[in-house]
Amino acid sequence: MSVLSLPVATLGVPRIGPRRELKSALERYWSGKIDATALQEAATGLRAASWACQAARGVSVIPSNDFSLYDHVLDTAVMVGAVPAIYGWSGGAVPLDSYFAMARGSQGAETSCSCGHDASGVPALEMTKWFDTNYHYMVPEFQPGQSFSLASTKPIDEYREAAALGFATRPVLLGPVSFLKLGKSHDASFDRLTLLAGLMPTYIEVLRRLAANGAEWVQLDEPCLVLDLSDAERRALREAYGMIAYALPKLKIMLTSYFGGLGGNLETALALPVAGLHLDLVRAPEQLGDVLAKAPRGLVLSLGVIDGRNIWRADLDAILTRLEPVVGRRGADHLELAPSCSLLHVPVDLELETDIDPDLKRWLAFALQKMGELSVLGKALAQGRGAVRGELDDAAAAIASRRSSTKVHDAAVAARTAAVEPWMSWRANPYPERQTVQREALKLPQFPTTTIGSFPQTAEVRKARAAFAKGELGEDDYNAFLRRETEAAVKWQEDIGIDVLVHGEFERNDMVQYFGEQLAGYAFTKHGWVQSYGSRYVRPPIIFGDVSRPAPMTVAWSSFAQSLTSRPMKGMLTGPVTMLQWSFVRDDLPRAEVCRQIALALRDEVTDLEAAGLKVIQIDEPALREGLPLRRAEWRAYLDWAVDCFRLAAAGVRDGTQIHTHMCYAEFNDIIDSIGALDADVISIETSRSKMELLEAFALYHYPNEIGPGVYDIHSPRVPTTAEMIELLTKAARRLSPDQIWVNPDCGLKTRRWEEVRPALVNMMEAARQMRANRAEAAE
Ligand SMILES: CN1c2c(nc(N)[nH]c2=O)NC[C@@H]1CNc1ccc(C(=O)N[C@@H](CCC(=O)N[C@@H](CCC(=O)N[C@@H](CCC(=O)O)C(=O)O)C(=O)O)C(=O)O)cc1
Ligand SMILES: N[C@@H](CCS)C(=O)O
Ligand SMILES: [Zn+2]
Repeated sequence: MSVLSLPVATLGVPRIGPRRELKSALERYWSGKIDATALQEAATGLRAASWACQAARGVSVIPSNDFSLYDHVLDTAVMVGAVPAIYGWSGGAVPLDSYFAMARGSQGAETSCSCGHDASGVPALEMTKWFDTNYHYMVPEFQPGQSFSLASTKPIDEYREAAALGFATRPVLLGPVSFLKLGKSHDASFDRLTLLAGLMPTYIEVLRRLAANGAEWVQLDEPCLVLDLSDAERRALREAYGMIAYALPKLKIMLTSYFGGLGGNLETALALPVAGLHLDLVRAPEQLGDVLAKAPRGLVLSLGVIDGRNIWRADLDAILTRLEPVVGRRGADHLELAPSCSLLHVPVDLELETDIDPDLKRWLAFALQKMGELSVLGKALAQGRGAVRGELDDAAAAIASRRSSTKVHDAAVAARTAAVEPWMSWRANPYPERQTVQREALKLPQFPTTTIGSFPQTAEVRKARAAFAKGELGEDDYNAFLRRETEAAVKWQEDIGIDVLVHGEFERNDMVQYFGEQLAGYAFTKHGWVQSYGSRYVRPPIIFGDVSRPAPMTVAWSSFAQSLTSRPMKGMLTGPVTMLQWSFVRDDLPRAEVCRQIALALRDEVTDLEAAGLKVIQIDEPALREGLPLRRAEWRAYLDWAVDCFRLAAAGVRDGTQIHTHMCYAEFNDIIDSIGALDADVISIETSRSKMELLEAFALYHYPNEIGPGVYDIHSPRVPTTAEMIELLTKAARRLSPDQIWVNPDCGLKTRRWEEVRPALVNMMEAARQMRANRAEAAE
């Protein structure tokens, strides 16, 4: 019997809804405007719409349990009852508010203890980056002897919910080995894999119930398969999947790897007793040959050929040319088509973009369009290209037009990057000489104080910007509003005595999008939201062509802010690596080359800020670490070009201009030499949650320049006390020279409210004053 299409899977789709419906439902629930039933109804509606939409777009292997109210790793922790004691769960189903307390913390009384959480409130679980994406997951906590039990039937409930609507889905679970590996334990020496044997019965119970309800296949995500795994980790994979196969011999497991190739883990993956294996053939196309040669005959291969991490329309003809021989060799009944990874990381629907340049729009594919591409490929591989001739011709014409478009290529940019010379990445003099000049120019006290850039993006600020975007507020009125906000922020900083001021970033929608909107070669969307964490989303700009800076981007706001004060004002820029990492990047040029173009555009901005009188300029690079390749062997090459691009952006200034950089969400131990090589005069980092542990790397490295270790955890609504901040600064002063230390929060304050920021920064100023007084006393 001839088939009409190869099976087409999505592996997972965006949860947020085409119009951010999940965000509004969550925020309304958190603010008490709707109850839990209404929140769950909104979620049910989103799931139903998503299943129907996938079916309509030709997806035949539809996932369930890919939806999450907040985060799928948190869902997994709750599913197996990995709920730390502070959340007060004592068995049974984990209540919704405990789930949200794990996600966001819960607000307690005003009084607080020195251990970092409110008297009756609880802190959130730690949050960290999901592999090399801009998605953040909640870090599960594990401890020796921990036991697990079924504490949420979400996967089964959602499977049944879909079935009731007529969709026979393939449920998705985060695999047990990746789950343990992604977690943390307070005792760093504890081997979390020792918990595997205790964890597996709960996983097996979930799988058993899914099977009992009719699931034929289950997708188990083991993204750890693309990392450098130890022998013990490979053994854990064998044990886990051996136990599943033994307990449920009839249940078919689709084991998914994504974000890279299996590399040295290929043999392990192929030896596991699973019915299917998903391969990321976008990041690692070269692995296909090896897999085809070694895979057992009956193994279903899921071919991840459509890019789940980027928004470019695929070259369908080229993919077919690669896949047709594979179908011939392996047979259509043992193949599936899929995106390289879940579609969680791309926006929902390109059709909502009505204002985007029509040429560019033709080159793009968001989640829904990618489903369409997979469906065309599925038909072409089953019935021949002729069955989808029109769609293939259209795709080919779009690819050809992108390749030859004058919008993409700018000879002046190419010439400028080609002319970059090594000396351009070097400041005129080494740091000790610059430090002398800067100290003379800035005359800052010991333990100088500053903040990271943004002040609260209040509802009023967002409303004004939305009204301006809709044309309901004129440009003059919008600018007058922003000037008033900036003036108030500058005046308040002066009042509380901050040494190096910021303008507050009120004019910015997002630290990347704001610059993307002003750079040539970049495009931006209206509805292209992607989940960053929980209910916080970003609209990554699209780098489609050679990048250049048609006009200064921040000089007007920074000079205006500087004109309001005699204290130094920090110019505030997003660095080249972060601009690259948090954008959708063109795939027709090496990333290093695109980054160099951005660095040159920023270099002009830096020197313009200097010429406009800004003596301190911060170039944020929070995504520098996130950009690290997942395999260690590739780190060096990345770090070399990433560091060089930062230096290229920064090094055009005179010795007396102080360059700051800022990084949050980062461990530094294994990249400290590269952090040092950035040669920023001052670096501010996130250290408050780790109680200054992250400073250890700087101390061991004898980091020579100045450092602002964060003393205020900006992810929490809690106001830190002066005493706590002094404790942190005292710890820092033991590890570093007190002359090196700046006093600042962990990160920008855009997500906080003024009611929290004001007292917190007043306390921070008092902490700095006391540190100075203690030093003066000690010197006497
Ligand atoms: C530092 N972080 C960032 C990351 N990535 C970025 N690209 N940017 C970052 O800052 N990655 C790591 C972390 C992740 N952290 C965050 C923190 C906060 C957010 C966040 O707050 N996102 C906002 C959206 C921000 C934005 O683009 N705002 C726009 C549009 C605002 C909006 O929705 N307007 C409404 C109307 C509002 C009204 O009428 O009141 C509308 O358009 O409908 C703006 O301010 O103009 C979020 O809401 O999720 C993200 C990542
Ligand atoms: N300057 C930015 C950095 C965030 S990582 C801010 O303050 O929001
Ligand atoms: Zn930050």
